[in-house]
Amino acid sequence: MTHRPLLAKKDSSLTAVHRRIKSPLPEITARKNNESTVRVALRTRPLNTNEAARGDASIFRFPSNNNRTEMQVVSASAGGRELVRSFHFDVCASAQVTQKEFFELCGITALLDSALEGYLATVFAYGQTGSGKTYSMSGLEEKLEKKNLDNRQIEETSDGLIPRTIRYLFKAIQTQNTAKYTLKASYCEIYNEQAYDLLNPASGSLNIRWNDHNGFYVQNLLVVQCDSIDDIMAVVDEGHRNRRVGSHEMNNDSSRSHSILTLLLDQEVVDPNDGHAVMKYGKISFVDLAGSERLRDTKSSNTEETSSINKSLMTLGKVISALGTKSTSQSTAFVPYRDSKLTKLLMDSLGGNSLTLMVACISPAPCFMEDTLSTLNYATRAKNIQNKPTIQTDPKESLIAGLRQENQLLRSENALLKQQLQSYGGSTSVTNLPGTKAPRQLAALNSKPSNGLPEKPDPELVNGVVSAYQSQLIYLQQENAQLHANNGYSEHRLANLTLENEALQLKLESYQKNLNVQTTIDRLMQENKQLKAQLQGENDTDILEQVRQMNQRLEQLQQREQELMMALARKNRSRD
Ligand SMILES: Nc1ncnc2c1ncn2[C@@H]1O[C@H](COP(=O)(O)OP(=O)(O)OP(=O)(O)O)[C@@H](O)[C@H]1O
Repeated sequence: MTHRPLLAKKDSSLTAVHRRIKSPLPEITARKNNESTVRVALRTRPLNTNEAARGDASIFRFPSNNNRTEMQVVSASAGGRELVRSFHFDVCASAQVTQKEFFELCGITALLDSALEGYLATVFAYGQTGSGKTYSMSGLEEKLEKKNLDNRQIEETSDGLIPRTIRYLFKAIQTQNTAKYTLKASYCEIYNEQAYDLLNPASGSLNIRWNDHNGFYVQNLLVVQCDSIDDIMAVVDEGHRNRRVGSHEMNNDSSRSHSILTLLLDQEVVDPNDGHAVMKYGKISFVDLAGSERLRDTKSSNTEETSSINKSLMTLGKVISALGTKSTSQSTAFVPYRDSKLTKLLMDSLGGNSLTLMVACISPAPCFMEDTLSTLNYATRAKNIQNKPTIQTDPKESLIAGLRQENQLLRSENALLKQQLQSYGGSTSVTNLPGTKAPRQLAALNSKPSNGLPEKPDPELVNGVVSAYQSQLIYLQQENAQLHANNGYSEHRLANLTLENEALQLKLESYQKNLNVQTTIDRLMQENKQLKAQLQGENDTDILEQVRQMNQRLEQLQQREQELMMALARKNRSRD
């Protein structure tokens, strides 16, 4: 018989709690590996009527791979031979891909799900003028042109990523019941290196400011709360109408500014265990860039406008190049975010803490080969850019959530230690913790959703809650230390008892061995006795038999003697 010491059965769930306490607070601040590269979805438009009329043929080929991740640019060399360059992106959508299919293919729904969880997300459309950026992002021009069709039909065919996103978000918000969302929107544009509010054009040019919590932001931007799909669609239509557009040789409705539509998803999640509310601030931005253009091609009369568009796009190109090189070579290249307002506002989206999707738009006509290759090269660099997405919470709230989580873990660990102590038969009472109050449930910090930037809760209330949690934490840590000490003493006693137990066990085993020998002797003696008795029994039978045989023999002899005597008598009588 072998004996397994009790100490080997130590509670594994306790070790798990320990491990969790020592790790940072992953749920609250960041994703598992905390890194995500910019996702690139390439999209090409069909040849337009002018291009088709002059007999242009598309320069793109899409090898029929099921994943739609490769595309080729084909050009004819001087010798009449084809030159083919292949490009690979997360998605390569040909001109046949519909608006609905593009929404499903490009990966935007994963970004939206993350924004609903409290992450920052950005979708930006990049490409030369007339390549299909606004069509992909909103599709609103098409919608306006198709007023004679019924609404459902227009939505199906024309709606770009923005209206589909709005429907997706509302559906997701309505079908869940774990969080309370407030959706708000702002819409601004950067025109000639100045920021303007598209929902409040009268406010004039706005400043771009920076603070620790929000990074770069447009000051005094109007933020509108939207309670329904219609509300938010109205906001988008209004902003879209106020955008600066112009007509030039290459696009009748050319965007002359970079526009940024931001949807803010304030989320209040209540912890079912303790009823505490935590705020998360998800955000998704749609950036529709003005197209790069050459004055010679567009024949635009506004040279200041064109050169300002090109200047900011050039800075964006430099930022993408620097970040793309940085992540492949691990160098510390300087990233010129501050060189333009556009790149300041895109700082989070490129190399920052946002999840980002780049929609790279290209035109199929051979005359745009140079611009197309330039877009494809920037898109190739952009897909190397590494971002570090993080869930957006108020720093004080994160601190409180962290303290709460640690309190919770200490409580569970203490409960487990007490349970273990009870099973050892030790004392679970912890007394005389100096200078701290026993833990009690704290009221939730009431920070109501705000307009735009997270509203600051009353600092005194926040400080009060933080210090209450901190004193709870100190109490629980002291209780934990004492329970660990009690537990250590119990374990020590248990170890001694185990040794004693083992010694007794050995004694018992040797005693049992002796006992076994005695039993064998007893059994043998018993057998011996039985055998003797048996032997005795067998002898008696023998003698009896012999006696019986002898008696028989005796009887026979007596009978013979009698016969002889009678024969003798008869003989005597006859002689007489
Ligand atoms: N995938 C597509 N399918 C059908 N038509 C398209 C597609 N992409 C773009 N178009 C059409 O091409 C034209 C130019 O598109 P759009 O205005 O979106 O270009 P843009 O890149 O936004 O240009 P700009 O930079 O000058 O604003 C529009 O008439 C649009 O309807």
